[in-house]
Amino acid sequence: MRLSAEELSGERGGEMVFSDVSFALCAGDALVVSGPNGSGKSTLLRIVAGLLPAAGGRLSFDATESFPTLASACHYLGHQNAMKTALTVAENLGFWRDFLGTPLNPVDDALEQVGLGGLGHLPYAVLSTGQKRRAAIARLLVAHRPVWLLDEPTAGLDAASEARFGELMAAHRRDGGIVIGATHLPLGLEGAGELRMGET
Ligand SMILES: Nc1ncnc2c1ncn2[C@@H]1O[C@H](COP(=O)(O)OP(=O)(O)OP(=O)(O)O)[C@@H](O)[C@H]1O
Repeated sequence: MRLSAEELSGERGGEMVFSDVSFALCAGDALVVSGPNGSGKSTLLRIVAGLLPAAGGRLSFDATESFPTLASACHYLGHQNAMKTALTVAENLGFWRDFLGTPLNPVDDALEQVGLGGLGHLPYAVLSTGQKRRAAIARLLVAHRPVWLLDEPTAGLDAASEARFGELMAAHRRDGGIVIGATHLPLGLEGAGELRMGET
């Protein structure tokens, strides 16, 4: 698997946010995207995920039968957790497992892996901030997508959950996955490439 960007540029509201961003990632690689507030980290992730058009440049991805487009190969974990407050934690994850269409771990197993074992019956709304983030991370585990796009994934996590998530990212890379993480905090991604936004 190979994912690359060549001279990519992104704009928001008609204003150029970044330009000339290039990187190349293979199976098992990780890229840490850093830079000041407003430098375009989220914009870059959203372009890679296919949620925004690029203003210029090219994204290339080795398509497969299971993942014919780059967008179909991506898990996108944004600032928002993308969970319905009225549903239980397990119902939310069950929805995502069906919707994403490439089932991986059963919901209960995914919850165990993020330290939420036994909490699947609770309404998502009653979880603490960190537990909500962990439930959102469990979404990465219920369906297989080779490219994980993570926007401030560890925001709100305690130290133990951060370490557990580090293990999950490492396991995903060992299985041939790619991780791109935008962050102001260290993510513990061993051997990751670095992309600093907002520097001319
Ligand atoms: N919908 C929008 N319309 C107009 N401008 C926008 C829109 N969304 C984002 N922007 C602007 O685009 C720029 C880049 O925003 P982006 O969220 O990508 O930055 P970031 O590096 O992820 O920031 P942070 O570290 O604060 O999360 C900012 O100046 C922001 O105000």
